Amino acid sequence: MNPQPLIAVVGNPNAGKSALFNALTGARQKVGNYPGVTVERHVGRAILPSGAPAELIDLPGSYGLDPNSPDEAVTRDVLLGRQQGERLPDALLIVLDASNLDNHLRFALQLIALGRPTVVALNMVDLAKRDGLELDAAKLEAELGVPVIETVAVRRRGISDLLGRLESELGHQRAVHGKDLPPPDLIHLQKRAREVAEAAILRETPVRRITHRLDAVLLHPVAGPIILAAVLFIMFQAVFAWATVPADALDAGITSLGNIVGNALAAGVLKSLVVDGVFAGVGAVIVFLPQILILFLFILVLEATGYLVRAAFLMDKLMHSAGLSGRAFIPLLSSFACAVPGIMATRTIDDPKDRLTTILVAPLMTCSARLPVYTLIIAAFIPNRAVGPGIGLQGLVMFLLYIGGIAGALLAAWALRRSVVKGRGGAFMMELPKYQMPRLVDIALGLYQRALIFLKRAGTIILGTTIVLWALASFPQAGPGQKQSEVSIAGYIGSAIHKVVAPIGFNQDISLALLPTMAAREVAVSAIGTVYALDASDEGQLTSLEDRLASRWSLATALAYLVWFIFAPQCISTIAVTRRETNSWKWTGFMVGYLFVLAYAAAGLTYWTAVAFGLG
Ligand SMILES: Nc1nc2c(ncn2[C@@H]2O[C@H](COP(=O)(O)OP(=O)(O)OP(=O)(O)O)[C@@H](O)[C@H]2O)c(=O)[nH]1
Ligand SMILES: [Mg+2]
Repeated sequence: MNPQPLIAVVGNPNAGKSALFNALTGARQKVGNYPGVTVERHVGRAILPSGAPAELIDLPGSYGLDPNSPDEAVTRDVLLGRQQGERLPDALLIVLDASNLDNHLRFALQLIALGRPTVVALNMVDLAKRDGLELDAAKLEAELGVPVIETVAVRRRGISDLLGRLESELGHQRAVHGKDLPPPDLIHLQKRAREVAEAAILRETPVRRITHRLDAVLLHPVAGPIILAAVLFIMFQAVFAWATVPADALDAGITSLGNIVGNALAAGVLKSLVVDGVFAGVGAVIVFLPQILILFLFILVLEATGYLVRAAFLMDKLMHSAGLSGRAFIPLLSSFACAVPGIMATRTIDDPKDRLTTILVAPLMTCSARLPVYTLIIAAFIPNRAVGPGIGLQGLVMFLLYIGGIAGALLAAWALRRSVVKGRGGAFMMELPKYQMPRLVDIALGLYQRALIFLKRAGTIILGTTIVLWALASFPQAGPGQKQSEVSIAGYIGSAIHKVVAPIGFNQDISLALLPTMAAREVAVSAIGTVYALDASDEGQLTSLEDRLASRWSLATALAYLVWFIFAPQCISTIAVTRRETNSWKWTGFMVGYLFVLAYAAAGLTYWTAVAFGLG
């Protein structure tokens, strides 16, 4: 038996644990290694006021008891006495950063609930005071039910008090009951942390006060999720409501430019390429620039204000129950722009299974390439009318499609975590930043970059695919009474694909577009634009793409196609980056396979249901 009591120094990253450890142990510190884990074990000896020695162990910083990394796993295992070669600590010394109480108290509350002899060091009080924050250690002590000592580790302030309280707490078992129990989820943990902090704060700066007042509402267990849903809802309403004028103007501009260029060219193959291929195809995609920019305006503003991290916070329980880790949030969020950077961002997830699960579901987040497809089909088939005060039906459908993607990702993660990538996700591990006003320059720059990315895609991959499709769809040329979209090479390929997708309500046009759409989802729009333009030159009539869609597709087909796009992995870049990041053709094939199966089944269910309701 080791006669020296063991005291674990524990807390969030950067709370000042090591500084405090050094102050408590002086120079007598030695460093060891845990077997198998690349984490250093720091132990040292402190002399308690009675003269008896105690062994101190400096643990890696952690955000909670659910580990997200090997470091955090070591911390948890030591605290629970599960670490091999380490005995259960006799007491905990929790280190809090006084100027970051809300964030640090979440972990502290979990630790106190362990019921071990515990002393809290309220560290960095010098920095807190400098920032105009005054705390009442006695109030904090009353709220937490364990001794709280103010310290300034780097100036050795409070060190002897700390040692005294540690010695008197050693051997005191605390009963854990009632309000000491750890709250059931992150949101309630945060609420309790807020209450404790609120009680201890005597004075704070206006900025901090505003942040705390806002969080009391925005992170409220009931109001928080409702507000988040409302924010997303307004976002999609705006995508439709605000984009109409600029999108119409852009459309008119592209059409007249197309006419000018078309008139300048002699009738023939070149004219068809330019008018039917480039203008009807790529132009059909470019008109969606305003919508994309409005969507990103919202996302950028929400991010800059500090609200997006709160959204992650609110989603934590849901993500956790689906088996996704807290770290999955940022990759999944970037996947709303594009799954490619999203999948690359999963590199921050340490656990390989966590990471794989996140990669496999990332393509389900509604990327901005789907926006043109959704918008076109919604505009053609969903009446532009209000279903309530200020609530447009079109925006509502768009909102539902996004929710469908999120729900699909959560369900898929849930199923994957119980089958092929068994396991559970780690916990949330972000600090909540202060709220701030977004800087106009940053937002403008962000929008500019988004516009550039979109236009570059239109000018390269979409233009290229459209030209290839135009060629395949133009030859051989239709004779009198024949439809170009039926006799061409593309038409034949389309007919072959049609046999497979006819049961789920897809028509010849959709079938023809399915293959080129693998290059990028927006190609669905440019491909249909080109094919209709080619047909229209035969029929000699010019109507808008939306009107043509409305006259050629049934509502059931349109709905099935929308649902198809929630799931279908129609993006070569995503498939390529999945291969690179998983380093496995097997997992890449699995992802493409399960997504296509889901897409087929969901589109089919939608179609058959719609037909049953007489919408066929
Ligand atoms: N002003 C001031 N600075 C402090 C105090 N305590 C620690 N610091 C500084 O805060 C920084 C972080 O301290 P560390 O002791 O490394 O924090 P830690 O908790 O061990 O961090 P991790 O090991 O990364 O989890 C260092 O630059 C310290 O010098 C304090 O009471 N007052
Ligand atoms: Mg440290």
